[in-house]
Amino acid sequence: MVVANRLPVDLERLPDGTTRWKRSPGGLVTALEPILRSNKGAWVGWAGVADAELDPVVEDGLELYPVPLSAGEIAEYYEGFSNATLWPLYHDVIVKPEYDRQWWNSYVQVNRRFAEATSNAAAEGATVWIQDYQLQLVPKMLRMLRPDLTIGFFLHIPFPPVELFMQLPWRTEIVEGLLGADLIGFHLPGGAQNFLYLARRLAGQQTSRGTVGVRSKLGVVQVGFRTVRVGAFPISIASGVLDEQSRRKAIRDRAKQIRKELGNPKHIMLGVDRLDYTKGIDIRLDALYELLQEKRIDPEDTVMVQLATPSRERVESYVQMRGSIEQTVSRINGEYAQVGRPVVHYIHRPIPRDELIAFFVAADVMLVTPLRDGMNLVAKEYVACRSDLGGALLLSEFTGAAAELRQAYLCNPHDLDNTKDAMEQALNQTREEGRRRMRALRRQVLAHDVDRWAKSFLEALGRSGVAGSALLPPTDRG
Ligand SMILES: O=P(O)(O)OC[C@H]1O[C@H](O[C@H]2O[C@H](CO)[C@@H](O)[C@H](O)[C@H]2O)[C@H](O)[C@@H](O)[C@@H]1O
Ligand SMILES: Cc1cn([C@@H]2O[C@H](COP(=O)(O)OP(=O)(O)O)[C@@H](O)[C@H]2O)c(=O)[nH]c1=O
Repeated sequence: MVVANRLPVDLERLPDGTTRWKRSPGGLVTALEPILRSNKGAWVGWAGVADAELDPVVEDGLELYPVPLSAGEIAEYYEGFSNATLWPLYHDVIVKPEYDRQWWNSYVQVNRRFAEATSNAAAEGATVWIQDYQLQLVPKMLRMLRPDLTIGFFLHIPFPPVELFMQLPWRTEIVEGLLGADLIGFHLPGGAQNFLYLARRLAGQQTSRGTVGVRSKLGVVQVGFRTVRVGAFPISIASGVLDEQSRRKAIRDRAKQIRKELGNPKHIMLGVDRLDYTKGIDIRLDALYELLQEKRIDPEDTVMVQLATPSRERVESYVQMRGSIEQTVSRINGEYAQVGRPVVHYIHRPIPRDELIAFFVAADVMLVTPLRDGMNLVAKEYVACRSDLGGALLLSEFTGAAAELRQAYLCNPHDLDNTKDAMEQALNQTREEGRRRMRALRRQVLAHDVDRWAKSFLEALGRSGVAGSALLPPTDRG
């Protein structure tokens, strides 16, 4: 059973009063939906709209258990504590986190509702996999309700270093909430190490002190008689499926048509993101603007396409960022476009899956420039779609993906000159260099797919669960 803030589908209320389900945004759903589907699992989560009291439903073969949120809870728990407190705090405080006591109360209340809904739905002895920063109190709450369950938790965003985490007024409650799980997973070893340190310092628990590996050398925290394991499990995509889809004739034809619609330029650069300030969309636009000013990019032969899904549109920092990005797009086009030939094509709405794949196939340079990102599945999706060994990936060092995709054109998005140089190199790579890099990237992405991610986490959870618990070896005690 998966428990996540969002169900894999959002309920859409249509103007004629009817409703339908549509895919919900973000990489968490991209990764988990195919796994749960093939395992015939159940999913507990919110339907994406206010005050929807829905019965459990089977949608396209998936068993869904909707958890209702009121309009006030969406404002306080989701937009407030989850996305204006925890999200910026865990993403290097790119914007200032807000600490509001009422938001915290709402976070506790909603986490309790998720724990109760899961407790009611889970079969005796079931394995429950709780997802992400919105639900960090659920492991402890659920364990108190249902000690028979094996409980895993996975964090999809970075886990911050102690210097930042200590800002949080409810830091001890969060660490203790997570320690209700049998296994706590992070994308990278660094997040796991940060957590182990905080479990010692804030919760006063004994922990292992050795270095955590990738899918190996798990850390341990001793909580009374229970042993909690802590590990790094970098998430991935259904790369084989995507590889196959991207080879289809219909997709190849659409990719050619996209090039044509863009005026058959020499270079197409592509960005695909939720419209989020962590993603560095402003940085890639600034880099493009300066390269145009310095005549290092020719507006006659280069276009950039930015596909931006609307996200968290009522959170103030998102409103501000959207305004500033749209201003920069206008400035670039105002100075460098010709009639009927913009330099930047900006689309602010969700893009259907097949269309997205065709864009990946069409793009010469994929721009992935976050200031901080837990993983970034888009980078892996681009690579999976390039069986032709064409294209180049510009990738921020501050993404989880950069730990695995070392043959990308890596850049530091905090350093505009460095980002510009990397963008220019990617645009001007030789065919041989591009093929060499893409071949190595594809080897990594195709070998480490989402099934491997889920299997490695669930196998470790199986060993750590109610039956798998053991006391810490004395040598590992803190
Ligand atoms: O549910 P929303 O508020 O609309 O946000 C969408 C999702 O965004 C985040 O995704 C993260 O998970 C990806 C998969 O592990 C990862 O690649 C990416 O780096 C993360 O940002 C968020 O963590 C999810 O909870 C949201 O559903
Ligand atoms: C813009 C856009 C994106 N997608 C898909 O969404 C996810 C995004 O995952 P990622 O890990 O890169 O980042 P976040 O989880 O959003 O923080 C990826 O699978 C994209 O293909 C989409 O389906 N449609 C869109 O318009």
